Amino acid sequence: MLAVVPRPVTVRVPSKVNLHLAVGEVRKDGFHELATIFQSLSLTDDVTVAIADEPGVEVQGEGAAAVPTDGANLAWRAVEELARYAGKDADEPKVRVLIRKGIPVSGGMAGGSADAAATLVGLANLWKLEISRDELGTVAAALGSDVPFMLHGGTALGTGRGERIVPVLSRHTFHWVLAFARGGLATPKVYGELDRLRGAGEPPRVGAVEPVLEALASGDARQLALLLGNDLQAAAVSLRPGLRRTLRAGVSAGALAGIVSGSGPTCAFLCADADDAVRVAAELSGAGVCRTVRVVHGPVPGARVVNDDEPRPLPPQVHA
Ligand SMILES: C[C@](O)(CO)[C@H](O)COP(=O)(O)OP(=O)(O)OC[C@H]1O[C@@H](n2ccc(N)nc2=O)[C@H](O)[C@@H]1O
Ligand SMILES: Nc1ncnc2c1ncn2[C@@H]1O[C@H](COP(=O)(O)OP(=O)(O)OP(=O)(O)O)[C@@H](O)[C@H]1O
Repeated sequence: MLAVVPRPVTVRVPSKVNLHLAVGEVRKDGFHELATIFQSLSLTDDVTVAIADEPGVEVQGEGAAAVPTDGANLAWRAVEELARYAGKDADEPKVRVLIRKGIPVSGGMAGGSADAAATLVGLANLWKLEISRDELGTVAAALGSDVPFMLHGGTALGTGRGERIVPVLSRHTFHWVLAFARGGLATPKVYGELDRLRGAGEPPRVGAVEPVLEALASGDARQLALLLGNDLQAAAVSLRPGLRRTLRAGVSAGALAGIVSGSGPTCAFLCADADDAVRVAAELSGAGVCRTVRVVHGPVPGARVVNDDEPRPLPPQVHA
């Protein structure tokens, strides 16, 4: 009897911005205790998983040259982790992963975590695993703090080291402009810089999370803009002082507010509506303060299977 080889599965996965990122103390395991509100954005990666005789990872698109294709790729670690969980051969899973990147590498938008989450969803489908979203979430948390949210998508509160996720009521689509930087920032280095700054003085800390939740529930972009906050911003700016100019330029261009996304160096600008976002992007792209500008919106769904012929919505791109 001929074995039927399952068709490749493609998963689309969003990026994220932290609307609120409160960084607490360092724990014994080296991670910081967090209270954060994630929002998924329409800037996506596509990940295709297929059964193959030659296992491995291939990466195309935005920043592909900087992404490892060996066992260090977070998507490959997801293959190994899920194979182990499902009792498959974790030393030699016969799987090929193709990553088409739209999310900037080391940009503070959880690109690697997104690919890991997408791989888990793709493989669960390819291998026809009887596995719940909660179980996938447990495997995701073992891969990285941001991975569970990338499965989830939408708008959510993350606690613990960021891996414990509960959905947040958000009534509105928010419009953002993203400013990609030249080069990335390594997440551990940014947390380390925050520890250093806190050892030497008192860098700003974000306020309470409740008003942010209220602004999200009411869908008021202007109110939300006043409340955006990221404890890692001072550290990212300390490592990349040029980000100060980028943040100022976005607001001068008409954004309601600007923030460093996660550990940076991407800056995210909240705009009043979709038309404003296009106007801000055009002006920001001429200001010479970043590499590329994109217009996106959020929240959007987390990692989900798509038809291979479903066109990939590439956010408008403006080269600075
Ligand atoms: C900056 C954020 O993107 C905000 O959502 C995340 O906190 C980073 O999440 P991530 O990239 O999935 O991070 P992980 O792969 O879990 O950890 C990478 C490194 O970041 C630092 N890290 C991360 C999360 C956390 N709560 N505390 C930390 O100190 C640690 O040095 C850790 O070794
Ligand atoms: N699939 C992947 N895509 C991108 N980077 C990857 C991937 N796998 C491993 N990496 C490596 O992980 C590092 C961080 O990549 P990533 O793009 O996830 O950063 P980030 O978006 O700043 O992360 P976060 O926002 O979660 O802190 C880079 O050094 C990159 O080489």
